Amino acid sequence: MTELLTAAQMRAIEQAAIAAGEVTGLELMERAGQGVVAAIFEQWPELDADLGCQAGEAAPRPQVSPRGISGQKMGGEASRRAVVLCGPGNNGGDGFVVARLLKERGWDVEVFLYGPPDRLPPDAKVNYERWRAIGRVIEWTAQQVGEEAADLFVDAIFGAGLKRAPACEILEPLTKLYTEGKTFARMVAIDAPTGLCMDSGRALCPEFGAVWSWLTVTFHRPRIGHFIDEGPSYCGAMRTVDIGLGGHDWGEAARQAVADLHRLEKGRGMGRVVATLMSPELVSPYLGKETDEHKYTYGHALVLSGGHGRSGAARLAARGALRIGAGLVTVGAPRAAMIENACQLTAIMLRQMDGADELRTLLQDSRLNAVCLGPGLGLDADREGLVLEALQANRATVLDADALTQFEDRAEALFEVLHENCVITPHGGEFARLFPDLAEKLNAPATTGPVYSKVDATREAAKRAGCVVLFKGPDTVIAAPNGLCSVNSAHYDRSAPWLATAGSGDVLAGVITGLMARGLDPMQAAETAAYIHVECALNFGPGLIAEDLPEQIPAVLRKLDIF
Ligand SMILES: NC(=O)C1=CN([C@@H]2O[C@H](COP(=O)(O)OP(=O)(O)OC[C@H]3O[C@@H](n4cnc5c(N)ncnc54)[C@H](OP(=O)(O)O)[C@@H]3O)[C@@H](O)[C@H]2O)[C@@H](O)CC1
Ligand SMILES: Nc1ncnc2c1ncn2[C@@H]1O[C@H](COP(=O)(O)OP(=O)(O)O)[C@@H](O)[C@H]1O
Ligand SMILES: [K+]
Repeated sequence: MTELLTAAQMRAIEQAAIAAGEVTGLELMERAGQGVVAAIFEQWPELDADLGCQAGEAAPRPQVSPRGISGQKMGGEASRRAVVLCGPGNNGGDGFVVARLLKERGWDVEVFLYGPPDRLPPDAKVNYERWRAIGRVIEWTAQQVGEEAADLFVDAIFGAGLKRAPACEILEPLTKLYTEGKTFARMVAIDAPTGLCMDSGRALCPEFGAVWSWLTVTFHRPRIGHFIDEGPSYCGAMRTVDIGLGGHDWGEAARQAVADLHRLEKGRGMGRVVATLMSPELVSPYLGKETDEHKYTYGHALVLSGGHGRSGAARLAARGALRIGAGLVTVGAPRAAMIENACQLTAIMLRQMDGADELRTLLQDSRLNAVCLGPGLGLDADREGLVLEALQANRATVLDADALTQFEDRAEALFEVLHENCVITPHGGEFARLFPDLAEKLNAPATTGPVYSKVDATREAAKRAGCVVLFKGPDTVIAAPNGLCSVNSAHYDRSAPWLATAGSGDVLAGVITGLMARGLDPMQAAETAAYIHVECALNFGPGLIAEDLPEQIPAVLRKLDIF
């Protein structure tokens, strides 16, 4: 399980480890630098050849072709050049360690420092001096930095200590290098790309954003900002390096520091965390079926269909519910949509259901234990009555799409009737309709950190709505009213852009409904469904359309070892 930390939590953990006398800041910095170098060579094995030089003896400088550094010969006898860009804090300190370690491997290393050396914090200062014993440090000028060329650029300017937008003189030359293709070869960010708020994944500089990196190496645990919003785009690839803080109980100090900041998350890792990253271990283990059970053991889901010509979304949801293992699934359709539904449903049952009164009658059957409303439902005046009726019936309920849009400008009326056995699944637009103030905060330009994040917004929304909120996107955030929160990332090695296709959200709503029909609690159903949804897309790959998603569920369940 991976906890996603805030920058403040990470600092608290480091400080507690240092205060406990288990490790010094200097040792952590050395391990961080070593970890970055190891990660560089893992990412780009072609760079990993000892050039046989002694420290202080530079390898020959590479010839930069007009095509840029990427045109140069690599490996074998070629020399390598790194440009290490250091900032005024401990992130810069990590940079000096990396510079020294690369030089010891025979690299030609140029180091720039932003800020005066005498203001460096103590550990960074020690590593500055260690570097100075073997190499020079060039004072930062935008012009000189913007003219560099290298096999490898190292961004050690700002990390966890970034509080405000970096000055143009920092980001402008890096943007220039990027647009000229010089950092296309390799740009590695230490801890975070400079300019990125690690709590929110938002870039603080309105003009230049943050540093576009190909690899970001962070320490101990990833931060929330590495996985949400713009974070993954700026980070490139992510590696998390163990610097010896894990596996230890850093005692009361760390626990207290972290506890002061955030809530207790029962049974999930150490102390209080803000969010967990969805991973196979967090998928519900209760998805298999037992030999001696029958279909009613696995619940009966009801999916409400829209009217004539608008029933496809409900069928997608129903198919998702059935494939994830609900014992029975019924589509409830208005008279006008009966024929089109009847022509296209087989294992899924169909009931005519016109209006709220008929829904009430239908729900007198207590075996119908989960309801899904919204996909293709429409926005006609009587639809609101259906939503309210379903909520009053107190079933496990998933509201998506039109069932949410219906309450635009009157969200309070919805929040009054939502209960703790509900999940709402807004995309960005629907979220803004229900929580306009939170969306405004989330989308407001930000130049000082820590910035209000999608995690903050989703947690606040869940509290306000009184139910689980699954806020969709490539960085789906799921939060419960009690503060539990997870991020289901479709980034990095789980990148699944094919999910941006009409109807994929309908399938997701159906899978959540199916899982709730099977008895999962709303949070676990939402988390499990979001994870499986992305796995289905990854399994299918390019060309995916929504109909393909439910058909991938069996293969995904097998991969998850669920029988
Ligand atoms: N602690 C540990 O044990 C370990 C820490 N590690 C490493 O330390 C990093 C955190 O170090 P850090 O806290 O010193 O913060 P860092 O990101 O270097 O920046 C702070 C400096 O930048 C300045 N500054 C900020 N924003 C600015 C702006 N916009 N424009 C201009 N200046 C700005 C700020 O100045 P101030 O705001 O105080 O004026 C301050 O001088 C972390 O990311 C990891 O890499 C690892 O070695 C593992 C062990
Ligand atoms: N670029 C993307 N990468 C990964 N997942 C995505 C991406 N874009 C959208 N999704 C996912 O696809 C689904 C789209 O849902 P939604 O916007 O409701 O579409 P629809 O209403 O057409 O079903 C959501 O689960 C969302 O998280
Ligand atoms: K950095």
